[in-house]
Amino acid sequence: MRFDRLLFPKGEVILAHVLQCGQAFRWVWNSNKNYYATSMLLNDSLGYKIVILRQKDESTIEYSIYKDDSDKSFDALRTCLQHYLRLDVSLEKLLSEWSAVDKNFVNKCHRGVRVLGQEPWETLCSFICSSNNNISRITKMCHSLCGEYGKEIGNLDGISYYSFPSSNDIVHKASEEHLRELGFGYRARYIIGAAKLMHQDKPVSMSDTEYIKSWHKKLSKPEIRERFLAFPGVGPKVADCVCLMGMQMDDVVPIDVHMQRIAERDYRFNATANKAEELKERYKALPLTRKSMNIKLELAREMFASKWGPYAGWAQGVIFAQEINKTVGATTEDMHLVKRVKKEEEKSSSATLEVKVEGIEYSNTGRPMRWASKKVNYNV
Ligand SMILES: Nc1nc2[nH]c(O)nc2c(=O)[nH]1
Repeated sequence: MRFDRLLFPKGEVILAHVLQCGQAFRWVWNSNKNYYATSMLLNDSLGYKIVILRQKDESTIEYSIYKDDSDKSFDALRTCLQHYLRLDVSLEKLLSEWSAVDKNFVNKCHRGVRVLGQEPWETLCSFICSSNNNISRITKMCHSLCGEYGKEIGNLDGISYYSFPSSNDIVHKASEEHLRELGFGYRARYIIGAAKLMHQDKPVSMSDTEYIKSWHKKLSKPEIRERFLAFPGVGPKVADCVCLMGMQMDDVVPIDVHMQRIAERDYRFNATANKAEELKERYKALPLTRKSMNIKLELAREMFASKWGPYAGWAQGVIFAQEINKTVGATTEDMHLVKRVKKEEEKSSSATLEVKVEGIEYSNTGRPMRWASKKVNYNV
């Protein structure tokens, strides 16, 4: 099997950190063979392939394609990975810039966590699933979407890999009832609604991702955010995650109750109510933004954005990854949706799910230290 190498400055990418920090939900870790695999769309002519990644050392990743050793596919994958891992951005440089203005970044180890450049349609669906949820269950939902409505790409080491379903696939193959049977709960309605809206808005000649990316040409950043807010199941936090990870809007800082807690605890941030009118005035032309806005969270968002600058979303990613390390399987709460969904959550029965978490543990320098295997209980 052919493996090519991606080289980068030491510590820029640590797969165990970046693929398991609640941004991407379809990577499968093979603990026996020490690799990550997923299906990835290389380009329109090559389609989806099973892609394998393994970390060789702190400055090298090896990549391969299942059952395809052609130069054409390897060239396409290299281009995809450079974009996916955003290798154009120097994390080291950003960390030193943030350290200069923010003592929370000083003398701390934040290696290898970067914002991924993901497909916007997949990011939108994944983060609709993420509301009020934990990483393990979001992962399960994303795999279910692919397994039920995507196309099978192949089977590697006993695991089948599928394409991520398009809005067309979901509209024609899925139903709210079936999604509920698969464990999506109230999110079933949102996924169906989002697929319908996308399918109806998008020109037939364009893929979901091409269509969403085309917004960059005609809309401002706040208008793009407003477009995402029109999808069912999307509040400000989810919209911001999609803008950041699916649209490369690097300055966008997703805020939820966890980030709000960090703002108060580590930044002594205290929102002042008298800014409410000013914010409402600013978003006059963006009715969904205005309606869904939580003033306290919006002010925290602004505080972080002005402190961290043009890559503020990346700084949030580092802080967020650290926070979920403290609480494995953190939930995402989108305040806008919480009240609406609480009632439905109450209706569904509660149970405890035991999940075995496996992976390499990394030392402070990013070196793989030992195998980790622990059982974690989630309340579901
Ligand atoms: N970098 C971030 N990743 C996330 N995952 C998730 O569910 N929420 C976030 C987030 O706010 N930032």
